[in-house]
Amino acid sequence: MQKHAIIGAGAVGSILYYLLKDNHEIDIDIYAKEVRKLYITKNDEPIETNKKTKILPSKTQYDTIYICVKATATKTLIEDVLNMCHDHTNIIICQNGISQVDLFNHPYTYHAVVYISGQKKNDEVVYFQDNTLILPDDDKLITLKQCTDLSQLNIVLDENHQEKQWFKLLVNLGINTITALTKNTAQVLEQKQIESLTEQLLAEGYTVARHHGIALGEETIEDIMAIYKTYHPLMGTSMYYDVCENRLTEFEYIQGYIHHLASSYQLLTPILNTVTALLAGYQYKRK
Ligand SMILES: NC(=O)C1=CN([C@@H]2O[C@H](COP(=O)(O)OP(=O)(O)OC[C@H]3O[C@@H](n4cnc5c(N)ncnc54)[C@H](OP(=O)(O)O)[C@@H]3O)[C@@H](O)[C@H]2O)C=CC1
Ligand SMILES: O=C(CO)[C@H](O)[C@H](O)COP(=O)(O)O
Repeated sequence: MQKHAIIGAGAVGSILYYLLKDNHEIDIDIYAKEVRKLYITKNDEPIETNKKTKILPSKTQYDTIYICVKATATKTLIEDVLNMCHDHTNIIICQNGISQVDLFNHPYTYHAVVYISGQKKNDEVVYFQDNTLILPDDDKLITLKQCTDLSQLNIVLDENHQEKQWFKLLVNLGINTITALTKNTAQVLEQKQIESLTEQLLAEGYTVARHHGIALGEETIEDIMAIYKTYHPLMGTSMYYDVCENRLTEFEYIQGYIHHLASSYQLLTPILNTVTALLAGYQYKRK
């Protein structure tokens, strides 16, 4: 029996629990800020989980720990997470944006490229679509993959993990920026002006990636625009939900990071500069 911990019972954490729960070879604990029951719905149907969350700190040690808090909250958890590790624990950081692996002084720490879509509103999580985590093709992760293959979670071990990370970074650069700044869901891409703006933003992000030595294929922008077409028109993004709820966003880990690289390579990225300034302005003096 494997022991897994999910830290953060928000959208991604709760959905991860749902995807793993029917595998009886895994014993799962899920940690939230308070003790409460998980409540998840999919296609307007409630998903039965009698799972109760736990709270940190914990003295239990786990074989795998999934970090499912926002990138902005990672630093506050490091000590608690390290205290829950044994020598061979895998720490899987399930976040968007630039990897925070280096924050953890633990050898088996990995950044997962997350293709899961959901929203936490109050204590309810709505599961929209997708069930995949892409991880590096590392022998250490084979047991985890074999064990999760018996569940609904799809773990992919990919030898081109860095490219996959950047591809997802660009996916989020486009859709998260556009949904957050228009305060509209994926349907906003049906508008031609917005579609064109998104393509131009992606083109700038693609140029930054190439200058940074990331070997993304020439069809990247087309592929990303095709992914957006698979989104339900009413699907939002984590950044959209954040601005709708007046919360701080993860822009520094997505747009801010790419913007920083563009500046350091002295690239001309007018749209990226504009959207990054607007997102920075959104949270200026906001708590
Ligand atoms: N939502 C999505 O569809 C996707 C999100 N992502 C990425 O996944 C990451 C998580 O996003 P998402 O699930 O949407 O975020 P949510 O805000 O829904 O969930 C984060 C959860 O972490 C909890 N939390 C924060 N600090 C602690 C703590 N100290 N102890 C326990 N729990 C804590 C929050 O509690 P509280 O609610 O009380 O604040 C919240 O429930 C982000 O990096 C996001 O960009 C990636 C792909 C898809
Ligand atoms: O990849 C996804 C779904 O497969 C994401 O949900 C999508 O890219 C929107 O962004 P966020 O991760 O911020 O919700």
